[in-house]
Amino acid sequence: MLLSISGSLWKHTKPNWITENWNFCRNISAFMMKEVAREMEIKEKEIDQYAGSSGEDSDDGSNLFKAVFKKYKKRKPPPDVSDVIDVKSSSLLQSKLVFSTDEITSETTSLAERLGLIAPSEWRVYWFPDRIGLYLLPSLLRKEKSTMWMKRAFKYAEPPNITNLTLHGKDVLTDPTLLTKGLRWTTLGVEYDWNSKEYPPNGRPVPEELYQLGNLISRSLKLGDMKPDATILNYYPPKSALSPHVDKSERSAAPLISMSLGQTAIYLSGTIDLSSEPPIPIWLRNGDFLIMHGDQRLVYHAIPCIGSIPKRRGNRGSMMDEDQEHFEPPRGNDDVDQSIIDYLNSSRVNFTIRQVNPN
Ligand SMILES: O=C(O)CCC(=O)C(=O)O
Ligand SMILES: [Fe+2]
Repeated sequence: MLLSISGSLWKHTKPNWITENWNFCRNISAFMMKEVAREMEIKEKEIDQYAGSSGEDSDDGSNLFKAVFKKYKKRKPPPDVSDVIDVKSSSLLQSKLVFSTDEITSETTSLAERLGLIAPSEWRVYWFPDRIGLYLLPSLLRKEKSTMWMKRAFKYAEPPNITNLTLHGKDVLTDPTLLTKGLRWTTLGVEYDWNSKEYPPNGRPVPEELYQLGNLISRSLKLGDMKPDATILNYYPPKSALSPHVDKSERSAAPLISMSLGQTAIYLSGTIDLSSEPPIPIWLRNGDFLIMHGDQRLVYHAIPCIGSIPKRRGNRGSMMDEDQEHFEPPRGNDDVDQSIIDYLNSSRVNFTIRQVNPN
């Protein structure tokens, strides 16, 4: 009571200079807060190019995808990950060998070898209930070949290729520290435009090894003679994520072939909208290949977290220390920079090989 009387007295009697200065300070602080918010928005976009792009900001409780995304993104306390599907140990999934013995040609064997893949006779494909067109081929890449592909992942980020740094006039050749600090994506071939969310009519050819990799996997799974003409590399430093999105800008019906390198991630596989059902969480590990084909090309998906999830007392489902992927320099004369090993031991890279234009 006393406070409100003195408050209203003050309102009517305070001198003009206080009001003017007060307004000035308020305007300055509003301006500064706007600037900080804008900076944060730029940073957020840099952390995650899909942030805020797919309605995941709506907070009316209907966004089931967002709730699951938030659950796994959280670190304190760490999430219970006992529901995350591990294809190799799940009893829910069906699987089969990709090739029967008589289907394996010497050409396939030598191509697989050159690309660093395990012997075709060991390729196993898993599929998911209610996800027709989603395939996972675990540990297809030989672990000792991870450094070879990681080297390429950094090489592809060099000019003239476009990365998230290009827009800021920066590149990884002039400043190699950006490889581990600011690099978030590289586009190759027909280069995706994140602003218009479109691909231009054409581009330079993709590197031969990516073409061969995409084509080999697609043919092996009998998904067609894919002619890859684009690749997006996503680089995930520790604590990074990729928000829910769909990849629907490609103009062909070819599958999307994704290869994971480095630290383990949780992959959320959703449906064509964000609200009808929660997404399925799946572990994606170093050397795993995930293929999206047919209707699965058009579903929401996301990476809420990478790396090991700290142990939580009483949470048997949590990733334990031994689940963290560990990499060593390859033996022999393969010259590998320590920064490559360090990156694999702390971060993740994902390649999605795509075909934008129809054959
Ligand atoms: O990192 C991943 O596994 C997914 C990447 C992805 O969804 C994309 O590049 O569109
Ligand atoms: Fe995607």
